[in-house]
Amino acid sequence: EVYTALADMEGLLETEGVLIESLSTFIKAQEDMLNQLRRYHADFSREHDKASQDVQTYLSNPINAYTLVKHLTTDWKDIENLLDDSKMKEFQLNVSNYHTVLKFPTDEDLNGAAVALMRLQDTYKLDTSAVAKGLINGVQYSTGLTAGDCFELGRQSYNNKDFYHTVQWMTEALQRYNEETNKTITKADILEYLAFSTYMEGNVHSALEMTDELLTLSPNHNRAMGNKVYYLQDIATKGLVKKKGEDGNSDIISNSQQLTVVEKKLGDIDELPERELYERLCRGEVKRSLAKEAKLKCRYVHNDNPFLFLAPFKVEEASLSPKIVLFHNVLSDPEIETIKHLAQPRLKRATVQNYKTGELEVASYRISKSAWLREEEHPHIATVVRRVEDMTGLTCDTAEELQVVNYGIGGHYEPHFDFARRGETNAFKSLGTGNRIATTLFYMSDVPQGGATVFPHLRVALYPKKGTAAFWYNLYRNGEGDYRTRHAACPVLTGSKWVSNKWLHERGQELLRKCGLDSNED
Ligand SMILES: O=C(O)CCC(=O)C(=O)O
Ligand SMILES: [Fe+2]
Repeated sequence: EVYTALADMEGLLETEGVLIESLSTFIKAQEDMLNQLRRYHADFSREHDKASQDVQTYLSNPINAYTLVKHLTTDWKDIENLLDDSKMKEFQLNVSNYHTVLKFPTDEDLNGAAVALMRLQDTYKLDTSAVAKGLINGVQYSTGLTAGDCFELGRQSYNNKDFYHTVQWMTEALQRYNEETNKTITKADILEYLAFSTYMEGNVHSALEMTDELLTLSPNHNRAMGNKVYYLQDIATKGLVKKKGEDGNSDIISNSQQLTVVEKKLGDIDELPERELYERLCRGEVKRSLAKEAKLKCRYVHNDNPFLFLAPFKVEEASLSPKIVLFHNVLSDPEIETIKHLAQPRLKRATVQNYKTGELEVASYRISKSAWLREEEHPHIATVVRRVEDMTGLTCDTAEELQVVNYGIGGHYEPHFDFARRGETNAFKSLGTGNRIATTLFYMSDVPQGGATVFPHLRVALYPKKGTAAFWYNLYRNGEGDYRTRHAACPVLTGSKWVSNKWLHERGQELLRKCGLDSNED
């Protein structure tokens, strides 16, 4: 699939370019043909009208007689030739060839891209109408969507049984339909989906109204007729329930309603479930207390490496316990370019390890593409790996290769641990290098909106900054996993997010961690 990495979407623009070119050549040819037909038509009608006024006189003129014969012989043959569909055939052939020579997204891509948009809407609380206008958090990014585009988003949600978003997008489609001069979808199509999803969301009365409207537009609509009977029955049974004092309108609570109920009950941020904290952090809504903030330092660090006296690292603390530090300006632009360049052709959908089986598999909670780079592949990679050692005071001898990741729009990685937990069937065992003791995460691009790395239980959000690296230990000194390090990559709202990770392992660090960056008990 292509939607999972922005880098892979570039090929689609090339495809679209070729299609536009070929379509315009075809349209031009068809227009030329139509213009010629119009000329013949005008010619024929003019003469024909003249003739009809006085057939005898008209035909007694030798020029007219000749014209008539000519119209019905060579001219008509010309017209027949014009209708020859070789142009159409050629175009059809080209179009079907495109599927073999050009890169096309699949239905899975369309669904993935639609789901990504819904994820962004939910995580960042984006207003449907604003998104449809091309506005994201107040920034005008695109020209906006047609009624047909909104309808398709609704249809994708419908296929995923996500009736909450179906209602939102079909409502938007209806609004746009009403304003559109050149209709891009029919009202009946919209109403059909909207009515049923509205019913599924618990509002049978509105569903019935919409179905009635649909039946006035399309009286023989089979499904609408069937649904109407069903809705009426539903209302009749609910009428009985209502008498017992229940509200017949809200038998099914929608996602959004459920959320507001939860929010009202909780109030205090410390009581919020992880999901809620994660999303709030992604939106930048969670602020740390000033007291906590004041303890965080930013300084230049030399460790005890003589090289670093000449070029110390600029280190910022993002959390004290467990310690999370940011190293600023540790990757140069040329190094980043090399890494991206080597990784790009090898990007593959990122996998996760099945907790039980240990198998690697794709999952909707991790959507990105990644590739692994070895030190030997380029001097820049080797330099970067040596730098990780300089930054951390640890050895990379037992580390995993450099993982390079590119996220597409809406790409994310939901809360997870980088280390393997006890009882987990994991691939690290076969490496014989122990667990992932620490993570170094390099940001290789700025991300205009979204894409933060967040630690829900620490209330910490790290915003990608090109050239910066984040570092933390996943394990306590005794080798136990530190559950506070649970973290996530927020969905990318706009821009292309590139990161790379160097995961360091336990073996070989026995003498090094003590004199590493981290001198407290963590
Ligand atoms: O991309 C990010 O911000 C975090 C990625 C991450 O946590 C991982 O790849 O394990
Ligand atoms: Fe991670």
